[in-house]
Amino acid sequence: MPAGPLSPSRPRIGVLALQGDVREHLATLARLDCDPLAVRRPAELATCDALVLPGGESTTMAKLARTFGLLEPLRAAIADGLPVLGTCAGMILLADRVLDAAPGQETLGGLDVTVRRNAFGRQVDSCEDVVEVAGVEGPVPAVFIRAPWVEEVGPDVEVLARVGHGPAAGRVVAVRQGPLLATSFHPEMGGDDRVHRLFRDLVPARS
Ligand SMILES: NC(=O)CC[C@H](N)C(=O)O
Repeated sequence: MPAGPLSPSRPRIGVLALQGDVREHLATLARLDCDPLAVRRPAELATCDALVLPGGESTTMAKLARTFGLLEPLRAAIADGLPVLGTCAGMILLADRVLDAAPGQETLGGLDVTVRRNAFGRQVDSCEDVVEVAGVEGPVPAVFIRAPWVEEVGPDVEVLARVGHGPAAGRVVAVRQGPLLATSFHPEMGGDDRVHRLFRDLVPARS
C-alpha cells in the first residue's frame, strides 16, 4: 500500500531516513494499515503519529540527526510520548545508557535501559535465529547484524524477548517501555510483519 492521504484512522508512521535499512521498514509498514513516510526534516517529523528508528550505524545516524537539525526535535518528540520502534542501531539510539559506545557518541534516549553495542562478538557478527516475543504468537524470525543486547532494564521496562539458546542464551533482545519498543534484531528483514504490527497497535487512532 503506497503512502496516501492522511485518513482519520490511518496513522502516519515515519521512518528516520538518514542512514540504514530505511527501505525495508517502509516496505514492511506499507503492508500494514498505516501511512509510511521517510523522515529527513523536522517538519516531516512533526506530521508523524509514530516513528521507526531503523538499523544501520548508530554513530552515523546520531551525527546526521544533529547535522539535519533533528536531534533535539526527536528528543522532544520522544519526551512528549511519540510511539517509537527502534531496531538494532535504533535500539541504541533509544537507550538512555550505552556500553562500548564510540567516543562522544550521542543517543536520543527515553528508554530506561543499558545496551551494549556489538554485544554478540565477532564470531557471531551476524546470524539468523528465532525468538519468542511476548505479545506475538509463535516464534519470530530474528536477524542479528552486529547487534546490541540489553544488559539492564529500569523498573518500567518490560522484557519482551530473550535469546533462547547458544552462548548468548538469556540475553534480552526486545523490550517495551510504554510507547517505546526496541529490538536488537531486524524484524524488517525476517519477512514477518508481526513485530511491526505489535508496534502499530501501540499507535493511537487519529482523532
Ligand atoms: N545492524 C545494526 O543496526 C548494527 C548496529 C551497529 N553495530 C551500531 O552500533 O550502531
